Amino acid sequence: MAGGLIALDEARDRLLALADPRPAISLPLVETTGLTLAEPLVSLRSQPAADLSAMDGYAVRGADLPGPWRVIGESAAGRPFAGAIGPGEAARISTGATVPAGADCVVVQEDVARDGERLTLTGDGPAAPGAHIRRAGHDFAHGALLAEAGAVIDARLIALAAMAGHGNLRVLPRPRIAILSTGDELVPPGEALPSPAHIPASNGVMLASLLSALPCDLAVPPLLPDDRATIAAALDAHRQADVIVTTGGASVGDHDLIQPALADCGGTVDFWRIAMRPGKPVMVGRLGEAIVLGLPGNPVSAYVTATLLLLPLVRRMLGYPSLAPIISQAIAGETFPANGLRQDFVRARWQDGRLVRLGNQDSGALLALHQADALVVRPISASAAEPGDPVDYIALRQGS
Ligand SMILES: Nc1nc2c(c(=O)[nH]1)N[C@H]1C(S)=C(S)[C@@H](COP(=O)(O)OP(=O)(O)OC[C@H]3O[C@@H](n4cnc5c(N)ncnc54)[C@H](O)[C@@H]3O)O[C@H]1N2
Ligand code: MOO
Repeated sequence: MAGGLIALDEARDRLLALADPRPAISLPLVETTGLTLAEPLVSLRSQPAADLSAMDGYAVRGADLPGPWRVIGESAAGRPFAGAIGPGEAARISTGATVPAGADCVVVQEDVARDGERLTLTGDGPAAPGAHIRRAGHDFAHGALLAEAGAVIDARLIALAAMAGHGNLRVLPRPRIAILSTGDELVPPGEALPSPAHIPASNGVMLASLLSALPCDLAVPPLLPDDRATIAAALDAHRQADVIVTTGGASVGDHDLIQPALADCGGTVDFWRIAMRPGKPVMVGRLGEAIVLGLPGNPVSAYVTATLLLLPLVRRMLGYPSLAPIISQAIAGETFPANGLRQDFVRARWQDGRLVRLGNQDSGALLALHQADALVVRPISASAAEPGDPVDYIALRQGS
């Protein structure tokens, strides 16, 4: 605890501990990208199931080199040659076609000349018996363990599963996430603002964009007014979600209604207020099975807390191995002042390979947030970091 606030690490641990294991489901391969395997992936077949040619050419017996041969048939992909290759015989063969019985190597077509049934060697021919043949089971055998439970499914794993005989995979389901934005001042992005007291609602689209990097099902109902009963009804309507994220109304003002509304519909608060800047008024609670994550309304606070808390929570629900953002080290390019009792996430940019602060550190300043390459992480009660000192940071841009 620091000044009645809980430390971010503890807050994240408590939040992640609320994520109960969810039952696995079976989904068609094309719907599994980004999900994780709920059970080990075991091969239902050997690949390939027979010796196949790796080249277009002729299947022959190595003992018969350097030819000539008599072409007695063809083996095409999916349509194997029914007979066997005897001494002095060859079969036309295409890439991916089954090597006929009796043959033990393939001569590529660039190395031979064909005149009717007669085939003669014009080039080097195969280097050795077995040349240009993919042996049965050379990729994987029937019953082989191909991937462990928990593996994150990507295009490569989907291809492997398909080749191993699977049409569906057992996975942890996509988390269902509801995003509720509250505030009388809010107007949907792009719509006319009735007065200077109104602002475009940026948090909902920001959160949807952040979450689009992960497989989840989003529900984004219309903007909610600062009305306790309306907010309670909206929370209640989404109690089937895995996570209900709210923005705004998390603080102490007369119109900060998330906690009272949550209580009205039978929810409970697990903790409120974290020793971090921006993002202090974060609230975490439950509504039935749903986890309720109340983020501050200030747009930068909402972004930083979503990055540090919401994304790790969704990653935990998905069964990902790594949860928290990666903290790296860089060199300070200017003085970062001594810090107080809240862990500080300073918007910073690269300058000559070092990190410097952006001028506008207000928790509503979206231009400075856009310009930031990194969040410099300043620990609670840290003394000043002088130019040349190491500082921790979280990269906000790819490659930075
Ligand atoms: N007396 C105190 N006042 C405040 C405290 C405090 O401890 N004592 N904490 C401050 C801090 S820190 C923050 S952060 C904010 C958080 O307030 P709320 O979560 O209650 O958010 P609102 O008051 O509803 O809004 C804050 C700010 O953000 C704008 N906003 C809200 N929603 C959106 C949205 N969807 N898109 C864009 N912008 C949004 C809103 O208009 C306000 O300007 O409280 C401080 N106050
Ligand atoms: O700590 Mo509040 O999150 O902006 O400024």
